[in-house]
Amino acid sequence: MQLIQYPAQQQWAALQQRAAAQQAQDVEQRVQQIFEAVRQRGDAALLEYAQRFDGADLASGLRVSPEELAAAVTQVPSELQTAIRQAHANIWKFHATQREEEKQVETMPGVSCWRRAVPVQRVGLYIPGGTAPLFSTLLMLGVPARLAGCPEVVLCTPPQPDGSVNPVILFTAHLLGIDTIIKAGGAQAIAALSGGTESVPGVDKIFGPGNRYVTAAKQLATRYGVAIDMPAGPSEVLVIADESANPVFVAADLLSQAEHGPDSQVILLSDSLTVLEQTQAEVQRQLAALPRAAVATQALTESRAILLRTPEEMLYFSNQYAPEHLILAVRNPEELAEGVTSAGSVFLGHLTPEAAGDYASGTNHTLPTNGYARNYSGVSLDSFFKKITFQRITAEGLLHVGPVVEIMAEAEGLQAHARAVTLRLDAIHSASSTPTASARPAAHS
Ligand SMILES: NC(=O)c1ccc[n+]([C@@H]2O[C@H](COP(=O)([O-])OP(=O)(O)OC[C@H]3O[C@@H](n4cnc5c(N)ncnc54)[C@H](O)[C@@H]3O)[C@@H](O)[C@H]2O)c1
Ligand SMILES: N[C@H](CO)Cc1c[nH]c[nH+]1
Ligand SMILES: [Zn+2]
Repeated sequence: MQLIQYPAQQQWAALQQRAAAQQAQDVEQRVQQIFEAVRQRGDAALLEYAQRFDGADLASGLRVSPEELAAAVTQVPSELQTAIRQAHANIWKFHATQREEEKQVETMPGVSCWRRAVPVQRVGLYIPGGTAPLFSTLLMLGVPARLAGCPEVVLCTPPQPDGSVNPVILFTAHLLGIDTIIKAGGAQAIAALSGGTESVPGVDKIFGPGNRYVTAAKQLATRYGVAIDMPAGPSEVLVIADESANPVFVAADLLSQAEHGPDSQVILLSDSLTVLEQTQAEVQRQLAALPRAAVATQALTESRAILLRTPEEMLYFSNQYAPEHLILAVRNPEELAEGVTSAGSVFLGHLTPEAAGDYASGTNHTLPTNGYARNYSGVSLDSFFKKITFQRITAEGLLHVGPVVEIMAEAEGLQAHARAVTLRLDAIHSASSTPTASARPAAHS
């Protein structure tokens, strides 16, 4: 982790670069090839990629069978089952508050408009499994999908080398009532979800984080008419620490994201050189004891500890970087939080580890990375809905809004639009001036 002291503003853009950006073109080409293969050869291509990238022989098929699901559920220790149920409850509680009531408004007398949230009908959930089986991600996607009432939910996750799916992922799927589970990972899983294959149903929207192949594939999927939640790639955290921060806690938070993958990135900003130096030393000390030390060490090569002058300067840097996670390890975090304009999720104070949000506090951990927090939100209940607008206009309403439409349509040179109103207004006027008006219901609402 490089230490940089008081960098000039012209240097900031370079310091805010993500490591993953450098290999983007190579990844895109590879993903394009995988997409073409899956779209042309369906299951056969998925089986080949499972062999090549996951070392798995899926001769018994791409789908998890009911027997496999039932057997896996019994393999999860009861302590872990209890923890998953508690996390499920907290995530459910937080996401349930995001439900919106349908509101109807009369914009003019007789002109009623309303909006209804309708669940996306077929959703695909990608659960990473390359180096760690992220069953917590299944909670983050499955809970809002269930709360929204999406009728069809398809889960894709990479197979283990023995051709099975991690039992904890299967237990979590069972808890959520998801039974369409496909043994496919990486770009090939996203390609399959975007067009369907013999074994994989195509979906309308794909959710979930993943490595750079998965993220690039999701972006490619949008060209095939499939929506995505957002680009949620390699994990990141930015910590703003003042002299009140505990270097031991800060180091642990940095490592908790560095251990996700070699292309994860962690940034530490402080106005205290002592905090930076002590945290760096602590990172090295804690790193030595981590089973994923090699992964974290690689992530740390593209990570930075930066000395800046003031809290305002640190906040400005952070908003420009737009981190996936932002930790405010400062004396008055609420005050600083007011100024946050770009971040996926924010963690306030010395006792709020980012890991709490990763697993169990209730917020969603599927968040925009790579600077996309500037323009995307993380996954929420809303992500699983489409908002459809409705309206109904009465005769009174058309008398009010009709002339507005006519004049605007004419000004745009769109006579047919104007006529759609004028013909009805004529009917209303002639109905109201004819004694037999009741014989012509079409003229009324
Ligand atoms: N942003 C978020 O919200 C969020 C949440 C959780 C995890 N993550 C990130 O998800 C990622 C998980 O990555 P992972 O690798 O462990 O699992 P993954 O499931 O995303 O990827 C594994 C798959 O990648 C494919 N792959 C691997 N090497 C390849 C190659 N050379 N060419 C083509 N395809 C290849 C394989 O098909 C494999 O099945 C991490 O980067 C982590 O930081 C992000
Ligand atoms: N930190 C990840 C999101 O970037 C989510 C996660 C899952 N498990 C542990 N962490
Ligand atoms: Zn994490």
